Amino acid sequence: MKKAAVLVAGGKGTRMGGSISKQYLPIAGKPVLMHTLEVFYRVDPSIELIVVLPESDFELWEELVKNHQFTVPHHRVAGGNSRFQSVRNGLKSISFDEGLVAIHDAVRPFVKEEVVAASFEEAARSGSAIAVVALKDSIRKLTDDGKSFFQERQYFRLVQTPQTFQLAKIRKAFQVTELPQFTDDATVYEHQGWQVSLIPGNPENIKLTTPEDMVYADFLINLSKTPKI
Ligand SMILES: Nc1ccn([C@@H]2O[C@H](COP(=O)(O)OP(=O)(O)OP(=O)(O)O)[C@@H](O)[C@H]2O)c(=O)n1
Ligand SMILES: C[C@](O)(CO)[C@H](O)COP(=O)(O)O
Repeated sequence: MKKAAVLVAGGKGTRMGGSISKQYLPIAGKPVLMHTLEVFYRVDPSIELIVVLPESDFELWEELVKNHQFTVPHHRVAGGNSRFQSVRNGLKSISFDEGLVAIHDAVRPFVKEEVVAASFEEAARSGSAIAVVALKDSIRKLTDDGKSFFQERQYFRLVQTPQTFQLAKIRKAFQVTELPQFTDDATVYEHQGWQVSLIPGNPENIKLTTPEDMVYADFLINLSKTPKI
């Protein structure tokens, strides 16, 4: 079955701050987005890789590709004003109609190859695969009148990407008006009345969001280079 991956990197990284958007920040000297592309390429070099970028960053990206002699083949697509719109643009640009697509935040470079591979397998089987992890902390629900209540954490999961789907179904799901609850792709799919399948993600697959996440990213990359005893 044909496979594609849409890596969304169309955001501005306002919570990270700084003059360079987080998708281009270096980890071990290489931009975040290149690390993420390499994971998908290692899983299967035949995956059609789509990178969604702000149009105003196209030149910067070409420059980075040249300077880093980056050779992983990919197509570049212009993003939109929201993650939803960026995903929709990415989905439209895929060159085939029948197959699977993994949608992934480009700023999650620590996704494990095993998780990407498992997401394609589950989506081939059931139509969708959403990577999630269990909570480690206790959780409480807040009410509008300032109270809080215990919640049974075994009934909750933290949602990551990749979120992988049969291409025709997720393309159809994205042909709707954007709604506030569309914080990810699973919510867009569910809006059609379809159930999503969950698969185990990997805990270190964090979304690089605030400056302390870059300290953790450096730690993780150094850890991966430490020889195992
Ligand atoms: N218009 C947008 C907004 C977000 N994204 C992408 O969606 C992913 C998750 O979004 P988030 O972490 O919120 O990134 P930003 O929008 O860049 O961050 P912030 O909200 O801090 O500005 C990121 O890979 C981001 O580049 C996108 O492709 N297009
Ligand atoms: C898609 C996502 O990464 C799943 O956890 C998340 O919903 C993105 O949220 P953001 O508000 O765009 O950072």
